[in-house]
Amino acid sequence: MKAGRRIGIMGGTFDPIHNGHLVAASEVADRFALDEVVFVPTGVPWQKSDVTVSPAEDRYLMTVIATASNPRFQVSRVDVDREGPTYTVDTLRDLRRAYGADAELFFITGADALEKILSWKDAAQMFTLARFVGVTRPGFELTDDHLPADTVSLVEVPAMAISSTACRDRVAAGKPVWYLVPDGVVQYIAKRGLYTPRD
Ligand SMILES: Nc1ncnc2c1ncn2[C@@H]1O[C@H](COP(=O)(O)OP(=O)(O)OP(=O)(O)O)[C@@H](O)[C@H]1O
Ligand SMILES: O=C(O)c1ccc[n+]([C@@H]2O[C@H](COP(=O)([O-])O)[C@@H](O)[C@H]2O)c1
Repeated sequence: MKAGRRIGIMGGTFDPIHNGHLVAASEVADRFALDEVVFVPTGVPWQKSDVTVSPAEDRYLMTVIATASNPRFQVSRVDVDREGPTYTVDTLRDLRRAYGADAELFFITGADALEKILSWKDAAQMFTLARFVGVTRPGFELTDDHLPADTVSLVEVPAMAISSTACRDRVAAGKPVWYLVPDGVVQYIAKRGLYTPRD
């Protein structure tokens, strides 16, 4: 693996990955002159234990399909392959090992995730392992008032009023998700029958 590079990390459940995730990653990559952005699908997203989450392999494959056309976008299996609940503190340790001590890591979160970040496991330690970048998301206020000074950088990204929940609901209702998610992801959802209620 390469060392000394500027690496963005876009963690998410990606059930499914949508254009809001991709635009956020692209914008932060441009803003911070990142060499690459690694998308990291969660294994077991413990703060989503109240919702049914698709199998990790489906979410991983959709992420691969969605990012395949961008040479600077990569996908990591570190969270999918780790046993137990997914904690970002573990993600960052694993990626630090993979990219080397010289790499600069930038963990990207939307405004909604940033709101709850102090509830994440070992949050104080986590902040020492990477720089954090909070991005705007329609419907949420982007603020770092609840965080220690200089913990995160806040970045405005093009507003994409898309959520995975809305994509799942649209598929379940027989509505299209073309142009909300990449074309290959539309086709993967249909091929695997994801989000379609079964009798
Ligand atoms: N439209 C968006 N604009 C900016 N950031 C986003 C957007 N959608 C998701 N994100 C961010 O991407 C990361 C991963 O999000 P996640 O995979 O949970 O998608 P989601 O759309 O929030 O899913 P769900 O609706 O299932 O909760 C989080 O940091 C989240 O804040
Ligand atoms: O570390 C934690 O405790 C933690 C708690 C909730 C979410 N996260 C991370 O935040 C990212 C977005 O998660 P989610 O659940 O909004 O899809 C993803 O990388 C998760 O692993 C991390």
